[in-house]
Amino acid sequence: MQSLVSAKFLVLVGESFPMRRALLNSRFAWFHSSVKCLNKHDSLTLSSVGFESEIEPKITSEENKVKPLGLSSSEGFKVKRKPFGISEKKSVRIKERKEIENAPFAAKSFSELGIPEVLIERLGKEGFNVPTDVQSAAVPTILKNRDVIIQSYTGSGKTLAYLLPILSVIGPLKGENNEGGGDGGESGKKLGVEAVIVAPSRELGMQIVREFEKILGMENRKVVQQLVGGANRTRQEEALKKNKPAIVVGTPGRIAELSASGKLRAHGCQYLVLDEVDELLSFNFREDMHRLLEHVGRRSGADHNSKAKKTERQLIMVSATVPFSVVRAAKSWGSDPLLVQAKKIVPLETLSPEPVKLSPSSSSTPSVPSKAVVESLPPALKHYYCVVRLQHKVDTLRRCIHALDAKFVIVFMNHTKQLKDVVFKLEARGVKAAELHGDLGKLGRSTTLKKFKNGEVRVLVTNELSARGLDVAECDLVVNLDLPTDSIHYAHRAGRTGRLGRNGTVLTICEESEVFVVRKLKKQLEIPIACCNFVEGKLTITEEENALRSTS
Ligand SMILES: Nc1ncnc2c1ncn2[C@@H]1O[C@H](COP(=O)(O)OP(=O)(O)OP(=O)(O)O)[C@@H](O)[C@H]1O
Repeated sequence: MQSLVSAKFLVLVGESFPMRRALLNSRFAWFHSSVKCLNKHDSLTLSSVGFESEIEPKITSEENKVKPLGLSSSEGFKVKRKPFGISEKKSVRIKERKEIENAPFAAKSFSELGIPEVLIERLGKEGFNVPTDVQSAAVPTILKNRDVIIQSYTGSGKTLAYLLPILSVIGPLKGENNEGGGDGGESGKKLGVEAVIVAPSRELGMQIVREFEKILGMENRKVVQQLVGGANRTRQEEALKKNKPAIVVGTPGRIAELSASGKLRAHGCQYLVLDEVDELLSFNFREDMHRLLEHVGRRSGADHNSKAKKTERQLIMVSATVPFSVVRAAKSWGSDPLLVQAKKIVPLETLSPEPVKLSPSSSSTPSVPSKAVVESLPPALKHYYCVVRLQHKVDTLRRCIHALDAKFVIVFMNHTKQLKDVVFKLEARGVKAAELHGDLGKLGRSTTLKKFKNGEVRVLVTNELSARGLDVAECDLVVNLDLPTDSIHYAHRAGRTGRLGRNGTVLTICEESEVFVVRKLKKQLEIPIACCNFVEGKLTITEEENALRSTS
């Protein structure tokens, strides 16, 4: 049974929202009258996701202090929140409740999501006709100007989940009622970029650009510009000046650099997207991310409480793995953010940190809370491990590729030197292989990736660089030739296969002394990882004891 959503439920804007957002809301009102929503008999409602009580945003004086990127509480800096009166609180509570009830989970077509017709046509041309579950939940929520964390398993289409609402509002395909945007000022003249997308690696940055270009069409490709590290900075600066892109996609270091030098004007930016947010909030990116979060979409010197500050950005955080540190960071940097999952939308206020388990090997090292990663694995994946001696690892890899007749294989290792050796050995055995790692130049990396994607290279031997975001739809086998450091890394590596509902196999080839790590991964990820070996060209399930006996 389906029922039409009443349009009145969907007006959300309070005075505390920036004026531009208010305009956008009314501009999308047309969509809401046609949105269909499933009732509690066949879909998720507020109560079915365990959300019975009224939602009350708890803004404590403690939360007004910004914590440092959700990592520790010792070195934050402060951002003022918008004033929040009692009557506003009440109305937001009611609106928020209705809004969560009305998310069109599992939409059957993109037209249910409220994006402009021209975008739907482009999607159709690319063969995208039905939104994925996470897109159904995220697109309308972002269009309602909500700050969000999007969490869903690898390969479930999270990129389009934020790209579509952004292109609905800015750029040449936006809805006809969306005028200007960005740093428009009174004159409506654009002064800077309107959306900044940050990704932790060049490869992922370039992949996101390609996804934008796919939808925008080549004629509009100057609307989006990549600002990744390793590429020529002067050329990027010139392109920014000449093309005045509405959207930039890049790595934290390069975006922070260009923003600090004044070449990238991002204060008036409307959207800040952090893709692979848990990685971006890690120690490696800390300084650059501080700068970005402080400056992008925050007009300098503006009174944060004044209505004149129209350019309050919308914050969108994305990852398959969302540990509580990300939730904490979103609460600090966002405005009443929601956690958007494939079939569930909840306010962050309702989430609490999981109890931290202690690892058996050390009384002081906390192990990763499992729930953060359990939901990140595509359901159709098959997981195996194989116990061999170190000197037999490459041969086992080769036998596995032949046994499964795998066509697009990604092999993960931890050290560049050993990685090169493996490529050499595979090539010597007649398997077309190539290496991909940080020591290669930008050109070398993109050439290798191209060759892998077009099938010239069958086995891509790589390191953690490719574990996140890399989207090669046909990848049918992921092999851990070296163990991942923890379950989060296992999940991201594994997620390179089985994308968007396809089948995929993950094989971990380990030595006897490493078997305990596999057991731990099984437990933390709550998945079966079957012990196997390769006999007469076939993958055969075996008892762990037998496997251990044969290697000792
Ligand atoms: N609605 C759709 N219909 C068909 N294909 C889609 C749809 N949405 C996304 N895709 C395709 O699915 C693939 C995976 O999408 P995407 O890379 O966004 O996944 P992801 O969830 O971000 O994965 P990861 O967590 O590994 O980064 C891409 O090739 C994308 O073009």
